[in-house]
Amino acid sequence: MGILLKNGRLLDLETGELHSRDVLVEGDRISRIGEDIDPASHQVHELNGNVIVPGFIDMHVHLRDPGLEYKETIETGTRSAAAGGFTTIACMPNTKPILDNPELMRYIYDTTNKTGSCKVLPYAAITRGERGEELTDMEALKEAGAVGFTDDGVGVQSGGMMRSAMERAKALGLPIVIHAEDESLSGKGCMNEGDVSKRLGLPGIPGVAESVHVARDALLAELTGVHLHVCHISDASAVDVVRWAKGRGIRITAEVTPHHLLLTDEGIDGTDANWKVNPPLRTEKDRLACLEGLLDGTIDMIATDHAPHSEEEKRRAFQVAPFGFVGLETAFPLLYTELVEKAKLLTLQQLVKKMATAPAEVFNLPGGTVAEGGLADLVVVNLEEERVIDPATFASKGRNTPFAGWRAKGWPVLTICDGKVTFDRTNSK
Ligand SMILES: NC(=O)N[C@@H](CC(=O)O)C(=O)O
Ligand SMILES: [Zn+2]
Repeated sequence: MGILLKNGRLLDLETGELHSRDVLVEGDRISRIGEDIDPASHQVHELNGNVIVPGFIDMHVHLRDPGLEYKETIETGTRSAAAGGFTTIACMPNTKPILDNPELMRYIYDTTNKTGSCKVLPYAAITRGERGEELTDMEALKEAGAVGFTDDGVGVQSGGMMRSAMERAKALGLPIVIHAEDESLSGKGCMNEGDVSKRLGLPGIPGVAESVHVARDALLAELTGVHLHVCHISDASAVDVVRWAKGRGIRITAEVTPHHLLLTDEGIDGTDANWKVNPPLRTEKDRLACLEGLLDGTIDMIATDHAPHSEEEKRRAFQVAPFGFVGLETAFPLLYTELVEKAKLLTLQQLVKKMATAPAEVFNLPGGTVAEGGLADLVVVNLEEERVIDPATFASKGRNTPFAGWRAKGWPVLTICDGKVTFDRTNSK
């Protein structure tokens, strides 16, 4: 018995056209795509013309597990991912303890096997405890399943340390993934440095705190030949540096978050820490530079930087509350509504490529397409269904989003990962 998706519209990633199709899933594969597949004894999901696209892949998620389970667990975080249409996510090592040894890589894989609703690929830390002082055992971490190295949450302050890390990652064939932040420039800043921070009297984080690290690491990537991936790019000059580096033939890729594509620091009033994130929301000029970079291929993919915190933590004063937004459950509807439907800056095809195909290609992962014989990682979205974003309904433990109350269309109705239903709002029989 297979899973039969009846009367869907399959997005053709080559042409952008939608074709009326049935899709049959058997085992972990798509065994058939056809115009009228016999229901036979299959479990049938009536899709009513909803759109079938490849499962989304998010290369930047904070699962908070182990050690910070009051914010999120592998179980709740992957359920949130499945509800958002994601079938693969990469988790960040800034947990407690930091994911800096092979046992913790195995903990992530084992716990995902037991309680997960999507695939989880762990990143390992570059330095022990993310303290920036000594490198982790990168060989052993690769052996235990690390997909790349990052000290996300903090920047690696020493260029010499970064160079050594890159040399070893290059020898192992794994990427270095950077949280670009020069702490001598970001200091105690809690929002973007600019007109708004001055008006509010809050300490700012200048855009150059990000771009000087992107420039340093791009040049070190040229020297070492490693694949450098830039996390959550937010600043116009950082986008320019990545464009310049790509033009020079440096192996560099970049991601941008939904919030940096949709929001600016103008939304911050200094009272609500649900607007506090790192890197900070920047200016309209930066937002437009991120959009332009996404469109011209400078920025390869979209990643949510899903960063759950407790309500108590986010009720603290703006200056002392932790940085971060949840994002898994709202990423697709927000981007579809704002950039595809309203602004018409992206097509559905382009958005899906940035959320599924590109991460698969850049990180050499299975998935990213829907094809006969291919892996059954897919999501069905209802492009007409409109809902108001209500954090109380999230599968994530985190409620911290600045998008509460926004209207959005394009909600996932069915997610299938490795041939298994991981999220379902259809009436299956
Ligand atoms: N993005 C954030 O604002 N916060 C992240 C850390 C990070 O991704 O830098 C977190 O772990 O909370
Ligand atoms: Zn980060």
